[in-house]
Amino acid sequence: MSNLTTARFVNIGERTNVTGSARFKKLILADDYETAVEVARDQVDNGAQVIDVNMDEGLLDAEHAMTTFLKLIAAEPDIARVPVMIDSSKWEVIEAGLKCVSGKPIVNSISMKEGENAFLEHARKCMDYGAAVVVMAFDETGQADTKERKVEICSRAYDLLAGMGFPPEDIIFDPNIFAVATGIEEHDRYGLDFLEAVQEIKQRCPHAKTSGGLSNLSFSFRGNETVRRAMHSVFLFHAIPAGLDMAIVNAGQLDVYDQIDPELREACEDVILMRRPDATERLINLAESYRGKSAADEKAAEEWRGWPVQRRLEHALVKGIDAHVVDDTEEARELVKASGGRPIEVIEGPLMDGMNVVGDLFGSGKMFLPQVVKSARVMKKAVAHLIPFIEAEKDLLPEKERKAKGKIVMATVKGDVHDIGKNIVGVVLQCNGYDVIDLGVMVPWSKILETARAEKADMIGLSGLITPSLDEMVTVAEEMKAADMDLPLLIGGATTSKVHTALRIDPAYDGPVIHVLDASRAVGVASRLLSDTQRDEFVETTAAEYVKVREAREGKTQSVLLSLEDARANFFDAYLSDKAAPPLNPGVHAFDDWPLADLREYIDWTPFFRAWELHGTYPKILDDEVVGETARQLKADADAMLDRIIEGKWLTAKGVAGFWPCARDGDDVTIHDAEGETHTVLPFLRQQVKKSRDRANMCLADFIDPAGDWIGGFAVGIHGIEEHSKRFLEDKDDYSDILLKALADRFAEAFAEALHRHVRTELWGYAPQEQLTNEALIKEQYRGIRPAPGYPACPDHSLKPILFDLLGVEQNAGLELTENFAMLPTSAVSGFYFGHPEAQYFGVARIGRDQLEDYAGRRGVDMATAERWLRPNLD
Ligand SMILES: C[S@@+](CC[C@H](N)C(=O)[O-])C[C@H]1O[C@@H](n2cnc3c(N)ncnc32)[C@H](O)[C@@H]1O
Repeated sequence: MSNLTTARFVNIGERTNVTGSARFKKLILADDYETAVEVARDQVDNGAQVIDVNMDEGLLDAEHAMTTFLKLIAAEPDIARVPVMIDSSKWEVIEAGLKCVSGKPIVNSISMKEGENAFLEHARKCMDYGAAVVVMAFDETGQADTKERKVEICSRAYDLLAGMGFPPEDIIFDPNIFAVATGIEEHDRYGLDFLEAVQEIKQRCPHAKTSGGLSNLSFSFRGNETVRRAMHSVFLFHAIPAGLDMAIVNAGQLDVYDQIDPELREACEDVILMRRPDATERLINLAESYRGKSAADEKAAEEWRGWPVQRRLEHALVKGIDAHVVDDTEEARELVKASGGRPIEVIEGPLMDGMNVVGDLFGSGKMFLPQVVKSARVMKKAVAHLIPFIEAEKDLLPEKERKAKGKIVMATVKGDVHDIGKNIVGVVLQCNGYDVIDLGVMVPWSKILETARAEKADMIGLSGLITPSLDEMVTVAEEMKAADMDLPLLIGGATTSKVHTALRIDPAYDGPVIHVLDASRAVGVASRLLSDTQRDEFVETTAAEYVKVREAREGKTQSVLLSLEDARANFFDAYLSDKAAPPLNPGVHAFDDWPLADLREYIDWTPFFRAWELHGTYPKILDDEVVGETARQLKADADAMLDRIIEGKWLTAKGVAGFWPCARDGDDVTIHDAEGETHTVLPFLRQQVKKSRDRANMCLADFIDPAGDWIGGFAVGIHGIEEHSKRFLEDKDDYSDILLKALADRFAEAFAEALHRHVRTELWGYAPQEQLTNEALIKEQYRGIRPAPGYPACPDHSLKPILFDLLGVEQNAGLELTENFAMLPTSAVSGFYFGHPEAQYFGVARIGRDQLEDYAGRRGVDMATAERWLRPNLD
């Protein structure tokens, strides 16, 4: 275990505590006492000399749970050999527990919180049961936090107990270990105060013992096991010589003091002993580099290498470890060969078995996308190793190929370039035994249909992120119908929805059309579509659901629209004298290589986790009970890749921002040259839905002064991904490929954030004093907005070419537009800058025919084109 524990130091197991262990709590709530007893056994096996049992949970009958559990462990000789600490804040629970312990129990805890009388009464009962007591340093005024209070309360309690004849050797003082390195200055002394208090209490109270709950100490580093272990070990290293007799600690999770990374050890020591003013900051910085690494994992990692090869393969697949997979696959192949088998049997046997375990765990919500994608990487590497052997033996094989469950052709539709979601779905399907033919991005309908036919595919899957892709999907459906196809058509991607699928795509095609909400549903949908027994019912129910959606839509009373004229009369009357002063640096500014290390600081991580279908807000998600572990691992992988991207300069961030003099003219913003001549018109759309009370029908132009004002624009993009993506794919490493793409997207958004800040504080300069944390930036707590074409306030993607011309984006930032106005490279963001303090985001929502006609006129396009551009706002 550890060189920390001396012969007389006692460590108290903490895992049988529902308040401290999520796993134990789950077991007890599920009435699984059998497994819960195993938790106690593990603790004892790991060296716990006392076990602390706590059942204080609102959903539990704590008395019942305590007595049930204590009776069970009393019947297990190898657990019952260590004393039990009955831990509860409720005296009834303690008393119930005392009644069913046979050896010498320890009561955790009593205190003077409710005054001396209650304290003495409880102490007397403990004495009657022959129990030792933990006395918390807590009195009528509260918990002791300074050294003086700790010593004062413990001395007073000692004298009271001595006065009633309580054996002093049965008194254990807990002078409260509090969290250090919290960033709050008053907490800096907590470690040192505890150590000094222990020393003094031991002198003042002969024969009494001292104890403490260690896990509190490192509370600020939740989720960072390595740092927590190091802090605990360092703390004990100093506390035991100071006189600490015992501590509640996870006995299996202490490090040997001498073996802790010296840099980390010193940083922990600096914090605990308060050796330098910047100790907390230094430990926090250092801690980042240990996130997600756990010494226990490393130890477990060595163990599994000794297992038989089938089990090793399964373990590698489930854990997503690719380090040894080629060697192990080769070993399995040789084993199979020695018994006269063929290489394909390695796939059909151990590899598929392992993937089935992965599939089951994923299906039952015990594994999450990032892990599944890692498993797929392992599988692909194993299969790649076997392919040459399988091919070499081909003529020996009967006409039997790999038994795929089905074949699916997937594509991001024409005009769209986004593929993270599609790639994730592809990987998930592959690792569930489907053949996936991925046609990539910007794929025209003709190629999709041709491939499906030539490959005898079982279904087609379409993906898209921007709104024009919805129309492209309708086109694919229409063409499939024209070609008399009847393959199922799967629809997915961020802008797609069940409603759109039901209203627009389903009626365009006679075969089954299924909207797949997210990657985790893809396997279920595919397997039902290919199942002899489930297919018909599934197709019928889905079709019936879509009919219902259509009927509901028909019957729905639509929101009332104002005429365009009335909507305009109800414009947002901004307080125009508050408009931003002219920019300090008008004109166009290009940035051809914004430092990535700077952008890293601006990353908003929440959408990154969402891309991997882990839902929750960062950083809270790292401690989430269900997905926390996966999220931490994913974040550690992302951080490691960010280091490589930045050090290796894999990517280049290019961007451009500009500011132009302008004026509002109705719903247009006109941009002028130096002579005041209009050279560009930005046509915006106005809300027409009738508003309640005095709310305005907004249009972005409302934030601009008709008498003269300024507007800005920007475009940023992340270049250079292709080379690295190609390398990952050649290496069968979809996980790293998807990770890289997701990080490039993060860099693009971070760049938009960093540039906007630079604009507010310097280039435009209307908020030179602004000082906001990244959290505040993410919450958009600054003045001004940067609405993006394609988003609700300016839903028409076709504004992008106008913006791109103004900024000279192709030249200045190297970005291009597809025919449907998607930006290339994919990780890119563009938008307008409005500086007015009242400028805000809103959604244009549904507009009327009158506005459509007006807009077509303002844009100089025919109605069909305007309809295509504004389709999402017309339904
Ligand atoms: C999509 S999020 C991106 C920022 C987020 N922190 C991230 O890293 O992903 C917010 C951006 O979307 C755009 N946006 C959001 N709501 C909008 C609206 N109603 N109209 C126009 N643009 C909007 C703006 O460009 C805004 O800065």
